[in-house]
Amino acid sequence: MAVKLKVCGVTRAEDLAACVELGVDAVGINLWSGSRRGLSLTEAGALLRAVDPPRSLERVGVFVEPSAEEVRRAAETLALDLVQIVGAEEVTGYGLPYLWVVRGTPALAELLPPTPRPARALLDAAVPGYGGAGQTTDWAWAATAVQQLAGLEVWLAGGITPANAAEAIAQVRPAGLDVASGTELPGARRGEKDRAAIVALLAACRGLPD
Ligand SMILES: O=C(O)c1ccccc1NCC(=O)[C@H](O)[C@H](O)COP(=O)(O)O
Repeated sequence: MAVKLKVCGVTRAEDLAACVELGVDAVGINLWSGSRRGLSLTEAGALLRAVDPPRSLERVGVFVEPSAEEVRRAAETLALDLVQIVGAEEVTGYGLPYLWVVRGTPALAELLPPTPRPARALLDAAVPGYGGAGQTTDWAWAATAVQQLAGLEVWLAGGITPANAAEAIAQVRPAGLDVASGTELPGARRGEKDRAAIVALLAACRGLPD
């Protein structure tokens, strides 16, 4: 089964256009000013208008400790499909379809989807700065979590690169991979993406040789 790919923290029109052209499944638009991939709402709107991606490319808004108003305004302005909220007590999307972020490796006995039910779960590493640090989570734990959360679409994030994506898929069996650092060349200052890395990640997701 094909595994989906989300390219997280797209900041440039050429990178968003490449995601469309290559058949990436989802993009993350980071709206947190504390991230080097962060865009203001105005910048994010301009990016989407410049490319006008088809609705088949899922738009995920990434937020850190946002207010309800901030989330609702961004969802409306950017026509987001899903919201991804990190670092807040309220992570359930303020009434919008949301992606439930599980950071680190909480006790599996306590790993229960919140209410209202999320559109999907994202297993990510617990890192300072909330995400996007290129650090892997515990894949053995994640494999068990995927089985335990059967019935919910579970994606894997954290330190996935073209070099380890196939192994991550084989070990964890996620529905999708969510990648920020691994879509960039070392030294990318503002989330600039590397087309070759996206091609290689897609090949791993689709089970093709690179
Ligand atoms: O990417 C960021 O800078 C970021 C900052 C704050 C919160 C979330 C962030 N990214 C969210 C993602 O979904 C990333 O894809 C995920 O954390 C994995 O990142 P990476 O390990 O760099 O691939």
